[in-house]
Amino acid sequence: MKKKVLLYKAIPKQEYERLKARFDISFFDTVNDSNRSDFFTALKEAEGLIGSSLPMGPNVLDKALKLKAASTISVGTDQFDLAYLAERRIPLMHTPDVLNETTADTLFTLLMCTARRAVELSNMVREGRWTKSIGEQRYGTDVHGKTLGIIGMGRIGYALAKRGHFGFNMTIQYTNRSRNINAERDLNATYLSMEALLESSDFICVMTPLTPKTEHLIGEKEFSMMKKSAIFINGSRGKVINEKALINALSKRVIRAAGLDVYEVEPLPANSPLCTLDNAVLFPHIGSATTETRLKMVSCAVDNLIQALAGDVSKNCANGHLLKH
Ligand SMILES: NC(=O)C1=CN([C@@H]2O[C@H](COP(=O)(O)OP(=O)(O)OC[C@H]3O[C@@H](n4cnc5c(N)ncnc54)[C@H](O)[C@@H]3O)[C@@H](O)[C@H]2O)C=CC1
Ligand SMILES: O=C(O)C(=O)CO
Repeated sequence: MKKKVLLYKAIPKQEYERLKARFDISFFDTVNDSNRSDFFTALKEAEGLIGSSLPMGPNVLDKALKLKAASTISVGTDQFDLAYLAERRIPLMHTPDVLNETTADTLFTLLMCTARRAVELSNMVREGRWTKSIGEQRYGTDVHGKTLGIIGMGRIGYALAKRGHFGFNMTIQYTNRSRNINAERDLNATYLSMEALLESSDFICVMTPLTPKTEHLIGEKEFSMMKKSAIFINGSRGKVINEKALINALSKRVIRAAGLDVYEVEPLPANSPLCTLDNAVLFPHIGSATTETRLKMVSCAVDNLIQALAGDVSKNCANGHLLKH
C-alpha cells in the first residue's frame, strides 16, 4: 500500500506526477473554513507532508499522529518547531542552495531600486508627474564603492556579498554567529560586531533565519545606531525586524530608506503605514520567485520527501542536528 502524503501547495504537474507515482496524495491548495475538517482528517493519516507558507506548529502537528517526515518547499523553516519535530523523531527537510543566486539577485534589485528611488520615480513618469527635470531633492545615492554590511553571512548572504564585491566594488563587512572564512578569503569581507557594522555601513542587509534568538533582532536601538544616510534591506523574515520601529525610523528619517521583501504580517495589509512612505520600496516576498528557481525548489522538496520517507535524511535535513541526540 502506498504511503499517505498531504500536499498543501499547488506544484507543477511533472512534480505532482512524481509524488503520485509513489504516494497516495491528499491535495489542499489552501486551507479555509470550508475544507478545514477535511484537511485535518488527511493530516491525521499522513505519513508525509509537503508544501509551504502554512504555520505547522505543535498545535497543528499534534494531530498528525502517523507523521514520519515533513518537507518544506523553502529554505526557511520558521513555520515549524524544529525541536518539537525532533522530539517526535520527525525529520524536517528543506531546500537550501537552489535559491541562493536568485534570492541574491532579488536582494540586489531591491537595494538598487531603493538607492536610486526607482519605484517612486517610475510612478512619477506613469502618473504624468514628470514635467521637468526631477530636481536635486529626488536624486538617488550611489551604490558602487559603498560599504555593504550583511547581518547573517550564510548561503544567501555570501551570494549577495559576491554581487557587491565583484559587480559594484563594494567594501563587504558582516556579522554572523561564526566567522565565514570563505567570504573573508574570496570577498575580502571583514567580520564586525553588530554595533560596529550598524555604525559604519552604507547599506545594511539582514539575511538571518527567523529563530527565537533573531526575533526583533533589529529595533529602535539598532536603527538609531545606523548612519542617517543608511539604506536598510530586509530579505530574511519580517519578524527579524521590529516593524513599528522601522516605520518610525523611516518616517522620522533616522535612516534614509528601506527595501523590504518580507513583513511581520504577509501579505502586507494595504493599510500598513509602510505603504504611505516614499522612502520604502516594498516587494511582495519574491526572493526566490522565478519560474526556474521555484521549479528547482519543488523538485528538491519532492526528492527530499521521497528520500526521507525511505529513511534517508543525509541531505537537506534542517533538524538533523537535533535528531542525533
Ligand atoms: N525573501 C525570500 O524570499 C527568502 C528569504 N529567505 C530567508 O533567508 C534566510 C537565510 O537563508 P540562508 O542564507 O540559506 O541560510 P543560512 O543558514 O545559510 O544563513 C543564515 C546565516 O545567519 C546566521 N545567523 C543565525 N542567527 C544569527 C544571529 N543571531 N546573529 C547573526 N547571524 C546569525 C547563521 O550563522 C548563518 O550564517 C532563510 O532562513 C529565510 O528565512 C530565504 C530565501 C528566500
Ligand atoms: O525559501 C524561503 O525561505 C523563502 O522565503 C521563499 O523562497
